[in-house]
Amino acid sequence: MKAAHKLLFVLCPMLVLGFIYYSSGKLHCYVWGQKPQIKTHQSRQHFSSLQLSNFVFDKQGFLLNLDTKMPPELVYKYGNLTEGTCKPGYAAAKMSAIYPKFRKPASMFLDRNFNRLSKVTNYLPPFGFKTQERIIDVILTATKNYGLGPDLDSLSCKRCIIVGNGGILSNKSLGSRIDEYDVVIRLNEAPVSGYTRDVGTKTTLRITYPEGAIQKPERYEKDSLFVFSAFKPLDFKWLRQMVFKEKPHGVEGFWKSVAHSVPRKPSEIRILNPYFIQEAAFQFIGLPQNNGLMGKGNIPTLGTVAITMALHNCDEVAVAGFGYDMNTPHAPLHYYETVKMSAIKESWTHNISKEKEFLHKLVKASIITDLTNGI
Ligand SMILES: CC(=O)N[C@H]1[C@H]([C@H](O)[C@H](O)CO)O[C@](OP(=O)(O)OC[C@H]2O[C@@H](n3ccc(N)nc3=O)[C@H](O)[C@@H]2O)(C(=O)O)C[C@@H]1O
Ligand SMILES: CC(=O)N[C@@H]1[C@@H](O)[C@H](O[C@@H]2O[C@H](CO)[C@H](O)[C@H](O)[C@H]2O)[C@@H](CO)O[C@H]1O
Repeated sequence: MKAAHKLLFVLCPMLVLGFIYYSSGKLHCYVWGQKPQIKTHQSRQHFSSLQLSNFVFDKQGFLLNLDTKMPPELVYKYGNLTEGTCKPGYAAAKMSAIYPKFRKPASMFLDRNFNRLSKVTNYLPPFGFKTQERIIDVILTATKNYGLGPDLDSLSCKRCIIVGNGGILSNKSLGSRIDEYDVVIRLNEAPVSGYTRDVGTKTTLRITYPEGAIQKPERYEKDSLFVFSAFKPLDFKWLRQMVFKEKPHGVEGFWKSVAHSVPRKPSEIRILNPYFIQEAAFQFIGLPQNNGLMGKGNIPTLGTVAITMALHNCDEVAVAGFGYDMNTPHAPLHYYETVKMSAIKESWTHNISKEKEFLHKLVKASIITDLTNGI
């Protein structure tokens, strides 16, 4: 009996100590939904493999393990919604879960209070609007409208799709699925007419810049917004001429021929918030800052800029027609012409592989749905 007592006397404290040791180890594990400690790749040797896979972030600030289960609060919020119901705040909530620095508020377009947008006031185009304040004010005074329009602005849950111009869209008959989205975003001169079976019929907005804009007036879709994305000061001059229906002059400074008129009323024209170019380039993709100036390989493609905008302004985000596949250099680059994929190699402004890494994170973490699986 005495021996049994002694044994218990020794065993009990050992069990208690063991329990404390075990719990303290557990407490260090990152549990979904708790604010994670930000550790970068470099400090990985300090962590066990379990911890590593759960709360280490890459250089850009994205969670390394994108397969981790949904945080419990998201499961609670969205888990019981029936398939097909629009999930309010879904894309931004998932984005914050893998990228804790993400802050949702960032308006789609510039409005008359644009000078208050602190993140863009100190950057020159394309990352901000410094030096262009006066001309922007003149343009916005004429356009008078700064949102999507009353119907879309009042929707409690918006589903957006960005239709990229990639050849991968051909022969997939996705047109009717694309048309189901509340907001259909198209880019540059990508045509609708003649391709509706694959790309749909609806265009809510078309984002472009002078060299990318549709040149034939008859090819502009009715009821769509012309959304202007500026890359250089000259672009704003061109936009002012388009808004005020003036004959364009000074067009020699463009790198390609540009449209001479945009058959849209001023009220159908918007200026894209340049914050999305800045955030995509410097924060999401990690392109070189180059002192805040446009330079070699530091411009995101327009499609990625549009996706960035949608993460801030849409509840659910889908894409189609995205993918630069360098393994098929002879495949068509676009769904509407015969230029080959290899042509993108000549681009000095974009870094296609780094950009793809970013887009892939969004797909892997189911923040965006890729209808054509090209990312
Ligand atoms: C020669 C050149 O500069 N080409 C650029 C063209 C060109 O300026 C316009 O077509 C107007 O002529 O524009 C770009 O892009 P582009 O107009 O080709 O395509 C729009 C967006 O779709 C996505 N895309 C396109 C093709 C493809 N195979 N995979 C894709 O993922 C991209 O996200 C792309 O942004 C641009 O503005 O971004 C990017 C291209 O680099
Ligand atoms: C300073 C200047 O005009 N640079 C031009 C680039 O903007 C332009 O890149 C193009 O710039 C566009 C904006 O204007 C888009 O970002 C497009 O994706 C990108 O390819 C290239 C095209 O080959 O030509 C240079 O002279």
